[in-house]
Amino acid sequence: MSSHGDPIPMTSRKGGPLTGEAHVPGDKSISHRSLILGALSVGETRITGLLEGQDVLDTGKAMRAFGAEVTDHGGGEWTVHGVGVGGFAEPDQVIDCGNSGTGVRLIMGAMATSPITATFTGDASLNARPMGRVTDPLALFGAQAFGRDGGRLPMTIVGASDPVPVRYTVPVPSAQVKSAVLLAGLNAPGETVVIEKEATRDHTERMLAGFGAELSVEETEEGRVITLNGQPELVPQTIIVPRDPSSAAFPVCAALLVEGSDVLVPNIGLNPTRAGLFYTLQEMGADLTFENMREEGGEPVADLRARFSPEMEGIAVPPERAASMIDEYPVLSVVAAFAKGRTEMRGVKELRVKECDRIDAMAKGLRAAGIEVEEGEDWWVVHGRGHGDVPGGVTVESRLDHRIAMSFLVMGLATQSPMRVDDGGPIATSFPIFEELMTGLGAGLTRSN
Ligand SMILES: O=C(O)C1=C[C@@H](OP(=O)(O)O)[C@@H](O)[C@H](O)C1
Ligand SMILES: C=C(OP(=O)(O)O)C(=O)O
Repeated sequence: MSSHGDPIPMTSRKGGPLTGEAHVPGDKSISHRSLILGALSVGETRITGLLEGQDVLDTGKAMRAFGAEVTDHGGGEWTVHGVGVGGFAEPDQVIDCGNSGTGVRLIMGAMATSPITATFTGDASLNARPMGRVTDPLALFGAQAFGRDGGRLPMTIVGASDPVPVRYTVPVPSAQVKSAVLLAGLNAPGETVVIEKEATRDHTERMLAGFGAELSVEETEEGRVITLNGQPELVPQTIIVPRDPSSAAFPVCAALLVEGSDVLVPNIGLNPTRAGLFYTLQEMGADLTFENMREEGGEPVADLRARFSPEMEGIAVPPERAASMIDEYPVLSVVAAFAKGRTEMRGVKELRVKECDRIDAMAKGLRAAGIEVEEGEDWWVVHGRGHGDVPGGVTVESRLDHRIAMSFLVMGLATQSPMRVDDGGPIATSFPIFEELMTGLGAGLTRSN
């Protein structure tokens, strides 16, 4: 069931080629951070191209509850009048972050070093996800957490009234944990140091520097060492949010799988901490090219061109690439089903604690659709059957997980029989125009009550 309304069953089926341009929405990670850092600045931040998915809208609502003025001017233009570092007010309502792990974890970090108390909740998916990974480091600053069932939402955070800076090595590869600690460090005096053994998406570091924080990043034998000087005055920014590579993954993969397709996905950020899927697809033999490579706002950007690729082969995805494509494994496993041979995905334990257990959800659906899948705690292998030979013809559960829903809908565009998902509602959390965009390319996607 979708927590945002009645379930929306959806069906996808084989049809003609996908052609044209796919203008995907703004980056989800950068959209959350734009609102939060805007709220922590003094003055007006202007944002163009904000993702208006439910996850980000919930973060905007939360920033209002903490005292910032967040205004939607229409067409992806937003402004945030911030209250400054340490300026958050105590909310007089429960903060509902909906389906968003990024939203709740970053906001907990941002409020944990102010002398205020806030209670957080979410939908059934978010309330089942682990929060101890964030509250453990926040306790070192002096914040207290009172959660359900050993660290789940609903949870109350009592912010530290006299925060101390911390030095923290992130125990799991997680940009959300790293970001929560850095955001908490903003209102602690002195230097907060965060060490990550594996590099994860670096938007928080880049954006904090852009907003005027004093921050350094050093590559050492211990890993990436990020040092932040506390209590800066953040300076409001004008932000143009780049388009989301994680959303681009869906039209790109669909074009590779559907006979005769040729799709251009313009203006996609290829930050190396995000672009792992595209290199993996190229290694599998996909006809995927980066056109018009350029730099925008200090980040590499390209137009992605994806064409039907019937001869792809399975590969062993390098585990050290996992963080740079963590949200893309579900749709990669779909591509792998249509490639020849084994696609091995290792070092991906984090997939088990996303909106659902993504290895379990994909493995069950793929098996039902005629694909052999092996799995262990932190790995899985998909045995591809090659183009034209994937049966499909089943209904799968999307488990309140947008990426599971979109992945199986992409799959159904190339299976012998249609694929149906029980609820496409969660897609609106990250890619509200998915249905319109895909049908605009020619995809056979319908709501199927
Ligand atoms: O920091 C972020 O914006 C995100 C980090 C990742 O989560 P983890 O930090 O849990 O790996 C990713 O899965 C999520 O979609 C967005
Ligand atoms: C894991 C995801 O998001 P979040 O953790 O923010 O819920 C995702 O978008 O795939």
